[in-house]
Amino acid sequence: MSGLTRVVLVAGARTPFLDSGGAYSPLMTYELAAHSIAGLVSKTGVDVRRIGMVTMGTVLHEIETSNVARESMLTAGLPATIPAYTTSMAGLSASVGFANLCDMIALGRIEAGIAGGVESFSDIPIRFSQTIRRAAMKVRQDPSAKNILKLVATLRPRDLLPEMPKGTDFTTKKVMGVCAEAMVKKFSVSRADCDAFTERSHQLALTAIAAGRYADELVPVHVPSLNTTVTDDDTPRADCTHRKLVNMKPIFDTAQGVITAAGSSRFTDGSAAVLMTSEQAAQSMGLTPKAVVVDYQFSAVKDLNTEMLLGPAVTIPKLLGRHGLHMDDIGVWELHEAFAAQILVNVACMARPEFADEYHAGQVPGQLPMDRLNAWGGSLALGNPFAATGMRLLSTAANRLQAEGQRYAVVSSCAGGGLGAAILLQNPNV
Ligand SMILES: CC(=O)SCCNC(=O)CCNC(=O)[C@H](O)C(C)(C)COP(=O)(O)OP(=O)(O)OC[C@H]1O[C@@H](n2cnc3c(N)ncnc32)[C@H](O)[C@@H]1OP(=O)(O)O
Repeated sequence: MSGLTRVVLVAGARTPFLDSGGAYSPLMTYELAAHSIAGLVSKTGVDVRRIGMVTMGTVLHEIETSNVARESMLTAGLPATIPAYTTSMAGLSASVGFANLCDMIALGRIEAGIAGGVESFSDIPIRFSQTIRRAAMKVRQDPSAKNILKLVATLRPRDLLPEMPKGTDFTTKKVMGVCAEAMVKKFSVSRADCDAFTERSHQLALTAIAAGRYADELVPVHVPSLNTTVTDDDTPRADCTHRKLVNMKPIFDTAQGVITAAGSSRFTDGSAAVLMTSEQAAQSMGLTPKAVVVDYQFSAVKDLNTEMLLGPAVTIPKLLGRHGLHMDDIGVWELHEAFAAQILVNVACMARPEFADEYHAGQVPGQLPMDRLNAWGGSLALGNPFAATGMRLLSTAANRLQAEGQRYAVVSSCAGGGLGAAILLQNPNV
C-alpha cells in the first residue's frame, strides 16, 4: 500500500475454539463474537473512541442478528456511535472485512478498526420446508380459520420435516471433502503424506499450547447457563499418531480416497478479531504494533469441480509477485488447513511448471518451506469456525513474526466457491 497511510496490526484475540455441540451451544453467535471484541479491547487498551468501524464476518447467518457485527460490538460495550457491518465471502468472510478496514485506514477515512469473524455450528439456522414457508406467508395475508384449514389440507407429512443447511457448495452441489478428493485425483498426493501432515498439525499445536504460545490471544468465555468458563481449545489430540491414523478409513471417497476424519478440519465454534490502526494512531495511543499490513490479494480458481480449494496456490504467487518476493523470503507461513490433502495439493501446485503455465504466466512460484508453515499447529488440530479462522491465522502470524524475529509473513486461506485470499504482513522491527 505504498503512497498511502501505513496500516498496522496491533494484536488479535480469540475465544478458545470448541468442537461443535460443546459448551458454546447455549450462546448465539453475536455473544461469542462479543467475547473476542471485548477481549481485544481490554488486552490492547485501545482508546475505543478512536475506532472508526467494526466488521464481523460469518458464513452461517443467524436471521435474528443479520448484522452480527453491530450486535456483537454493542454487546462488547463499544460506543453505539461506532458503525459496524457484517461481511460474507464464504470462508473468507472475515478477511474481506479486514481488507476493507485496511483500505479505509490507508485512505485516511478511519484511523482504527476491528475486523472479526465468528461461527457456531452448535446453533445452525434450520428452516421449515419451502411449502410450509409459502403457506405461512399466505396465512399472514389471510389469517382466517377457513384459509388456515384450506392450507393445512394441502400439506403432506414430509413438508413438516425441517430443512437443514445442506453444507454443499451451491454451484457444484458437493461437500468440501468431496471437492478436496477431486483435487487429489487431479494433482495426486498420497495418503501417507496426508497422515504425516495431520499428525504434524496436532503435535505442533500441542507443543505450542504447552509453551503458552496462544496465551496472548486467547480470551476466556463464561457460559452463564452452564456455569462454566472455557479457557482452552478442545480439539488438539495427543492420540493423533501414525499408529492411529494409518488404520482410519477414508470418509468422502470410501473406495479410493485419502481423506479421513482426522485429515479433515472439524466443525467448530469460536470467534476471533484483530485490531488495525494507522501507524500514527498506534503511536499516539501508545500501542505497539505486531505487524505492518503490506498488501492483500483475493482470487478465484478456474474450475470449481477439480480446483475448489486451490485458492492459496492461485493467490499467493500474485501477491508475492507484486512485491518482488519469493517463497524463501517469507519466514512465517500461516495457511488454513481445511484438509491435510488440500494443503499438500496447494503446496505441490506452487512447485509445478504446468500449474504455473495455467495460472502464473509460466513463473513457477517454487517450493513452500514446510518448516515455516503453521509452526504452532493449524486448523486440523485447532478446528475451523469458518469465518473466525482467517482472523486466528492473522493473529498467530503476527505473534510468530515477533516470536521468531522474521521479516515477512503470508496468511492464506481457501474457501467454498473456489475463492482464495492471501495477506502479506511485515515485522515492523526487522
Ligand atoms: C474452506 C474450508 O475450510 S473447506 C472445509 C469445510 N469443512 C468441512 O467440510 C468439515 C469437514 N469435517 C467433517 O465433515 C467432520 O468433522 C468429519 C466428517 C470429518 C468428522 O465427523 P465426525 O463424525 O464427528 O467424526 P468423529 O469425531 O466421530 O471421528 C471419527 C473417528 O475418528 C477419530 N478421530 C477423529 N479425528 C481424529 C484425530 N485427529 N486423531 C485420532 N483420531 C481421530 C475419532 O475419535 C472417531 O473414532 P471412533 O469412531 O473410534 O470414535
